[in-house]
Amino acid sequence: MATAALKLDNVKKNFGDSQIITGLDLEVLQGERHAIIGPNGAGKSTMFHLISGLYEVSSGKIALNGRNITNMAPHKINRLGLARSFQITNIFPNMTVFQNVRCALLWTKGYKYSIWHLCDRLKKVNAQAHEILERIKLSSMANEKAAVLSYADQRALEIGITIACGADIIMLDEPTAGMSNQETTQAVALIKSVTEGKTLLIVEHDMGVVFDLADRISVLVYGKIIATGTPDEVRCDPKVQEAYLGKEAVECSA
Ligand SMILES: Nc1ncnc2c1ncn2[C@@H]1O[C@H](COP(=O)(O)OP(=O)(O)OP(=O)(O)O)[C@@H](O)[C@H]1O
Repeated sequence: MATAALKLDNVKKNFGDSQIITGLDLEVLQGERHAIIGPNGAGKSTMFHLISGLYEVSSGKIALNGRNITNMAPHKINRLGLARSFQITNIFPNMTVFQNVRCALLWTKGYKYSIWHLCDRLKKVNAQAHEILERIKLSSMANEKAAVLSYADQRALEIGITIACGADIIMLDEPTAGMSNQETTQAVALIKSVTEGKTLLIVEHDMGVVFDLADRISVLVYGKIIATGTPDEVRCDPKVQEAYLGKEAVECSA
């Protein structure tokens, strides 16, 4: 069997006396789109922070493509091929859309901020930045300040920044939160296209998005995965209906 892209073994996280992640086991397969769902406060963002190295685990083990990354620094994990977005939009509002993407590319390539004045000479990087802007459909806004973009476009830019490093594993935290139905549809299409051939781990509350995007879903409740399966399996799981989805809201053939 192929090595999992991500594997969490009995991961726990305490904040003081409170245990928030209570024993997390999760396997994200190579090339799958895997969604994490669960009630507010279940620990979804905390789990993202643990995987990406922002928080240290209290105990347990996290492996990326079979390599132990437990408590490794975030930039090292990023260089090993994992990139993530945050629940709150993370862009530089006073830089242009193009500069935001180029900055992410330069960081990835290990350039120092002090050489920004030389950036215009870096033709290859500029070309790559334009390529990413095309993929996220923001080419026409390249020279606008990121602050003037609509909220949905800012989130698209953030996805562009996330994929700029060429990571194989992309983690997106609530990428469609606060969007209209139409914006959500566009965001889902964008996520599908930019994660083609990659592994996606996504936290999302919008069940339409989850069931449209995910190959498999894991349900996180009180810091533990209570079920993992295909969208149909998860939808029809009585434990999941009880803890999260609600019986009335779910149509099940099983
Ligand atoms: N740095 C921290 N210090 C103390 N408690 C924290 C910290 N970060 C998160 N928590 C607590 O951990 C719990 C889980 O929070 P988390 O944000 O991971 O949940 P979530 O499932 O992502 O919720 P939501 O769906 O609302 O975003 C919450 O009770 C939160 O208050």
